[in-house]
Amino acid sequence: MTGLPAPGGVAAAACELTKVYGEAATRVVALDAVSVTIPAGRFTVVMGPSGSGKSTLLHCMAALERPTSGRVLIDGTDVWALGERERTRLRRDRLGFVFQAFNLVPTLSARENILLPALLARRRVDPGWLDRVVDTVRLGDRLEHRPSELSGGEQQRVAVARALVTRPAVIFADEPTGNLDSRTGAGVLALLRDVAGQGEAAVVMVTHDPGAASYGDQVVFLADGRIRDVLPEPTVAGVVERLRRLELVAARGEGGRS
Ligand SMILES: Nc1ncnc2c1ncn2[C@@H]1O[C@H](COP(=O)(O)OP(=O)(O)OP(=O)(O)O)[C@@H](O)[C@H]1O
Repeated sequence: MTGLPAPGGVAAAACELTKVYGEAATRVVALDAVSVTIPAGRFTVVMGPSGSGKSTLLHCMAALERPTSGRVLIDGTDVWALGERERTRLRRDRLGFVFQAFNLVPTLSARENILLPALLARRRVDPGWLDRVVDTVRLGDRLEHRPSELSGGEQQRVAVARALVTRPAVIFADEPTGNLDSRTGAGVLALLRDVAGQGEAAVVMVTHDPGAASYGDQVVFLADGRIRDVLPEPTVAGVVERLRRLELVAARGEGGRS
């Protein structure tokens, strides 16, 4: 199993996770027996060349996409062995998501969108925490606007706030700062790091940006659907150097993927 030691416990784990798309000539092994632990209270970053399987790993671990084989454990529960209804409940109660498609409800205000998961889970939201989240993503004066009245970056900030507000056990984020200006992006990354650092939640984030990756406690590097490296306490320079090596491996076709 790859990853940091988990003195605070393991929030999530992938065990021999394999995902195959297509058949025969179109067959792609997006994940090839990936095993990784996501420690509670830590910020884990997933990086790798385009097509290396980052989003597929995130979607399988977040109980959104069924793997071809292997297991995903969230808080020790085998999520793909659950029935659909229990899996939906687990997603709602234990997981937070920030994806590129924000999936905001168009008829609700920003505030209502942020509070919707808590409402669905019948969870009380601590007003102090809500204020802090809204403040960090700088949405204070936009809370009564509907998504169509917000810019792309503002919609993304609503999606980030929505993922954090219920204090989920694991937050999955796919390029959460992709559309943000650098100041807001840094605020969001610092908030994710704080959420993990308080030992409350594990954060798993996919990014292409070495600067964003440097906020993490560990970076897991994928190439050709396999984990190639894990870098604890990443620096920008350390991440850039490893990515360069991985791009070379991918370009030479040494992944052995069929
Ligand atoms: N629904 C799908 N059907 C067929 N192939 C897919 C599907 N989704 C992903 N793939 C393939 O699986 C591989 C891994 O894709 P994935 O999106 O996980 O990579 P990624 O590392 O997130 O890439 P990027 O950085 O470009 O977003 C790629 O070869 C991709 O073309």
